[in-house]
Formats: sequence, structure tokens, C-alpha cells
Amino acid sequence: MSQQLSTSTAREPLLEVRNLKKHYPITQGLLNKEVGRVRAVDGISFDIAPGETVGLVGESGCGKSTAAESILRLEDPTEGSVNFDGEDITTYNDTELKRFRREAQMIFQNPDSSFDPRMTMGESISEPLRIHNVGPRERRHEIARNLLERVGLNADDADRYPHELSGGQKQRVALARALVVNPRLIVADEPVSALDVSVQAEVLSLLQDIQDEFDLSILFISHDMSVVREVCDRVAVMYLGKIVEIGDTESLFENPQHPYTRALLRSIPTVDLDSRGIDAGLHGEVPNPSNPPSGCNFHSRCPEVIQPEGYEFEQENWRGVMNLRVSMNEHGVDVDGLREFVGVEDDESATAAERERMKDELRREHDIPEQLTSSAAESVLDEALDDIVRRNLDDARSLLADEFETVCEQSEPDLMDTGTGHPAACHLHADGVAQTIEPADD
Ligand SMILES: Nc1ncnc2c1ncn2[C@@H]1O[C@H](COP(=O)(O)OP(=O)(O)OP(=O)(O)O)[C@@H](O)[C@H]1O
Repeated sequence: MSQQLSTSTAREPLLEVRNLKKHYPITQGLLNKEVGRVRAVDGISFDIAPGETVGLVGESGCGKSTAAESILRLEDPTEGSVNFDGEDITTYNDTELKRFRREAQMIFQNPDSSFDPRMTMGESISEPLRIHNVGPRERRHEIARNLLERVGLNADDADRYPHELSGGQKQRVALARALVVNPRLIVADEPVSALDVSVQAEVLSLLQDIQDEFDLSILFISHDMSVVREVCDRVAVMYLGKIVEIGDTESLFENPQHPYTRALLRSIPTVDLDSRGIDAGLHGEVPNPSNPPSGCNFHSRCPEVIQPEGYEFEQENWRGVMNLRVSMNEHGVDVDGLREFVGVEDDESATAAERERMKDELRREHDIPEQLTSSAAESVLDEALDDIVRRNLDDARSLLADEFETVCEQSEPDLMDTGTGHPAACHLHADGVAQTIEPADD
């Protein structure tokens, strides 16, 4: 299924993002020679219909903010198109951009840094009107007072300064300021993550009321799955610059089809203390987007990575072997550290028993059990561990790659049909069969 079709809304979209990329060059030397690229956003496509809220969700560093900035042309995209009301804004000149920026407003995470401390709230709200030469000063002030009431504050708050307001009140003012130019699209980048939980709910409910009243489209960016579930009609899950799953909120939350989405859902804190925490979800960090893993970008952390043909692992054993391979490929193995750990002076004097202890330590570090359930796999692994402690790292690397390479590291999956009504980019769906997994507790 093409990414374009699978990411569309049912209605005529207001915003159409197609194959959007934003790469930052990494340069070196006096001549600024390009030696690499940070692939912050790497080919995303989705639509937003009028009055619709679409969530962009993922861990920190997945490229959400860069996507938002590229969509509003606060950053110039490297590739791709952004159609707003049928026109590609990536080709706009300065005058056209100025007009577009009245129609598409952004709200940021930290309300403190969005206001000039020397300006009253009324001045801040009416500032965009002044920039766009709308009305005389008194009229602009009146509009600001009016909007303050619309966002649940007092008209007289127009004369107050930012330091006199709480975080939640400031985020309400930020919303009023965004609304003052009658936008059709609001991009809200983590709009409630800096607020107390009790205030978050109020601001989110205000956002929804305002959306209904003004028929706004909203791109809602968040790392918080529970907040996204609350406010979004559809959700796009982003990992390392790409959309890995996109669908209606209920469908995606009830029947998540990408292992990354499932892991994010398991990471939602619950009131049940026994099952709380990130442990059941994601391990490690988002890899550096200047050097993403081969094949499926998520394979280096995926708890459901597909097993190589010809072996029968228990999935956790298999993940352990993958952990070893990933760390060998990403940063090698510290054989000196291992040697010191077991108290061996130098390589020559190591006894067979001490080498075994080094191998045990390698297993422990990578969550590999003492013995794999598959004896064929165990014998390959044992030989590779032996190579590692004898410093034949290249031999170990190629033995493991030859025997255990999986489709997940060989080829990059596109968004594909999952049989659930919404697509995901995962080889588990290569045959079009839905993965029916128990919904996550939330
Ligand atoms: N100007 C820049 N130059 C180089 N790399 C950048 C630049 N801006 C962002 N990046 C990198 O691009 C990647 C995506 O960053 P981005 O801020 O878009 O992610 P995010 O999902 O919004 O995370 P967060 O929630 O922490 O802001 C990160 O690895 C980041 O370091």
C-alpha cells in the first residue's frame, strides 16, 4: 500500500504532508565539507482535515519538533511538499509566507519563554495584529480583552505581566495569542508537558472547546501517549524521523500494530504499582539519526525482532543475542574491561575457566541466558563468544551475521496493510496478517 493512500484522512484535507525530509548537514574543516547528515525527519507523509486533531508521538529525539518546524517553514525542508489548502508552501516567497503564517500558528511547550517579560498580556496577544497591520491600537486591545475571556481568563488580565501569571494561565494566553489572527491550523508542540497534571487537563479541555468553536485543525505533538489518546482523532507514531504507524486513535490504541507503538503503550505509567514503569516498554536510547541502524531503524531495540530462518529461539533469548550484535556493531566490546573484571593479568595467562567467566559476563551484560534453548543456536553463540574473548572480533561479528541475520536488519519496511484498517511499517505484516496482541493496560 502506498504511504500516500494509507496516511490520508477520509475528508478533503487542509494540510497534506508528502515525503517531508529535514536533514542537517554535519560539516568539517575550513571548507565546511559535508561528512554526514542528521536525518531528523526522513520522509513523512500524512494529512490533517479541517477540524481534525492529529497527534505526532514518539520519544525525545524522534524528530517531532523538526517535523513541526518544517511544516510551518520555520525550517526549510530538505525534500518533500507541504500542501496547505491546496498550495505547496515549500515554494512560497516571503509575502506568501507572511500570509500563510496568519493561517498556521504554533504553540510551544514552555509558556515562560514565549512571552516578552516587558509586555503586558494584552500587548503580547495583540502583537501579531500589529505586525499584520490590523486595526487601530484601541481596537487591537479590545480584541485581546475579548480573547482572554474566550480562553477562560479575565479581560482585565490584559494589563498584567507574564510574571504575575501561573504556567497554566500563560498557556491560555499563548492560545489566545495564536487565535488572534484567526488561524485554520494550530501546531501545538508539547503544549501541556511543562504544566502540573491538574492544570494539564484544564488546558487540554480548553483546546478542545476552542477547536470546536473555531473549527481548527490541530497538529498535536507529544511524547505522552495518554495525553494523545485524550485529544487526538488520529495518531502518527514517529521513530527516528519516520512514521512507523498511523491510524484512528481508538484503532491504534486498541490494536497497536508496530512493536514500537506497543512498547510506548506499555511505558504509560499506571496506577497499578506492580506493573508500573518503563521497564515493560523500551530499553536503551533512540539511536543517533546521523547513523541510523540498517533495515528497520527500530531493530536495535525491538522486543519483537523477527528470528532468523532455521533457528528456534525463545524471543527473549533471541533479543539477548541481538543485543550483543548491536553493541558489537555500534561500539565494539571492551575485552580489556572483561579481562579486568575476572581478574586476569593478560590474555596469554588466561585459563580456560577464566575465559568461560568472561563469556558468562558477556552473556549477563546482554541479557543472554547461560544456555540458549536452541542447541544449534547455542553452539554458534558459544563459538562467537569464544572469538570475542580471544579478541577475534571480526570473526565473531561475521559468524553471528552469517548465522543470525534477520530481515529486520536487511530491509526497511514501508507502511503496509495490517488487516486492522490502519497501516504500520513492520516486517511482521509482510504477509498482510494482523498481529493480534492484548491491548496494553492504561
Ligand atoms: N539544528 C539542528 N542541527 C542538527 N541536529 C538537529 C538540529 N535540530 C534537531 N536536531 C537533531 O534532530 C533529531 C530530532 O530532534 P527533534 O527536536 O526534532 O526531536 P523531538 O522528537 O522533537 O525531541 P524533543 O521532544 O526532545 O524535542 C535529534 O537527534 C536532534 O538532536
